[in-house]
Amino acid sequence: MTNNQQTLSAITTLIEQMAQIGKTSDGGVTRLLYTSDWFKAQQEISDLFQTHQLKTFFDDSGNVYGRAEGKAAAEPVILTGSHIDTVINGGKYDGTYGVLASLLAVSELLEEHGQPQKTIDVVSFCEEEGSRFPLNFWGSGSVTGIHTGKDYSDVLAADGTAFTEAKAQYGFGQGDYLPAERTDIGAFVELHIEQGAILADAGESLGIVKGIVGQKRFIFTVTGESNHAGTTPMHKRRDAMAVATELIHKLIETGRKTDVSFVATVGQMMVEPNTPNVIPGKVTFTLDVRHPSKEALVTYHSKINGFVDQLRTADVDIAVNHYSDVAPVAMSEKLAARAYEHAQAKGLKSRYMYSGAGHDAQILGSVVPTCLLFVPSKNGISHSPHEYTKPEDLQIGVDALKQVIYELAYT
Ligand SMILES: NC(=O)NC(NC(N)=O)C(=O)[O-]
Ligand SMILES: [Zn+2]
Ligand SMILES: [Zn+2]
Repeated sequence: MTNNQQTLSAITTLIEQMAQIGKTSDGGVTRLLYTSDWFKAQQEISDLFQTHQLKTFFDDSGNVYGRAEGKAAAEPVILTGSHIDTVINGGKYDGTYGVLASLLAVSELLEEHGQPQKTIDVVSFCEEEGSRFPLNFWGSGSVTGIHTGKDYSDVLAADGTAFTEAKAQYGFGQGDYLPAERTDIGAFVELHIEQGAILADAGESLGIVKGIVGQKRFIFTVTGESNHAGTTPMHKRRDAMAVATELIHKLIETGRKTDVSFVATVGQMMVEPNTPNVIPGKVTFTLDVRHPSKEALVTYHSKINGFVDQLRTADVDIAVNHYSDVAPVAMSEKLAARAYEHAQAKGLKSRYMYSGAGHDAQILGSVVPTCLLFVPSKNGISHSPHEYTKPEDLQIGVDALKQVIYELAYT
């Protein structure tokens, strides 16, 4: 029987081990899809799967699996895991904790109960964040078939790197591995840090997620003409920055006025030529908007179109690329109830809650019964080197995850 102390030390050791790959100077982690640190991390996970007696394999998108074969091999597979990629200078828990926790949970189940009834696959999704290419949820989206048959040859990173070339550099997308799309999955369970302060503020250890907000992402390209900052009078300028800032103000203010649940973020901006004494000829920026209701997002989107029509002139053009649209998704009530019963039985401080962050569980949750569990994030900080979760809470998460996987795969 594995005791809590052993699990606690195993999870903290593994998190520190993985945090060495892509470590940044201030203690954060950067692992962007199809880069050498990303590949090292997936190989390390594959090795860990193997040392924990799981059969490991990659798929053609770069997702990596560790399999515990069930007695009833024809039954749908129970999938558990999270993602290995990070944002730029992110923390060591976001995604990675879920992958490692799933590995430990399954390994302990095998030790304590032997071979499961149903096959369990632990997955380390190759990408979730959308930090390098405008393709968030690439890993789980590939598995559910969202991306099947689509042409991504013109998808570029902000630095101009072609998606298909980056992918091929590590041997993916060539048909050498199993196709990523799967139709044999029966349920998905993910454990993640909360990335907000609800649990931490309440002094609670476990969040059981009822649903995840919908999310839309856009890239706006505002194009005018570069010219001399000293000699071009204001009325003769084709200033992309002047239009971009007015548009950004409208986008953020409209989000703020919608209701308290609406969030709108302009997180990335590129200015050309990006120099003090030249009028910007081109400004490119991203917009990320989220809300629990699909209707609120659709209404907001129609307002965006209105603003663009208002601000576009013969001198300054605005192009909009709506590259990601993920609907709000409800988690399985039945699986959530199982997790809640576990928390009650263990006397854990827990609650039902909603997620404002996107998760692989959102993608899987639209096709199979899915359970998403949270442990607290210190001060609600995430996507930062300061991300932190107490070892005791990490262990509580693994234990709850183990219980849900047991219910699904052993009973
Ligand atoms: N859990 C996350 O940090 N997810 C992030 N990434 C996606 N793809 O939603 C996000 O922005 O919320
Ligand atoms: Zn994240
Ligand atoms: Zn994450």
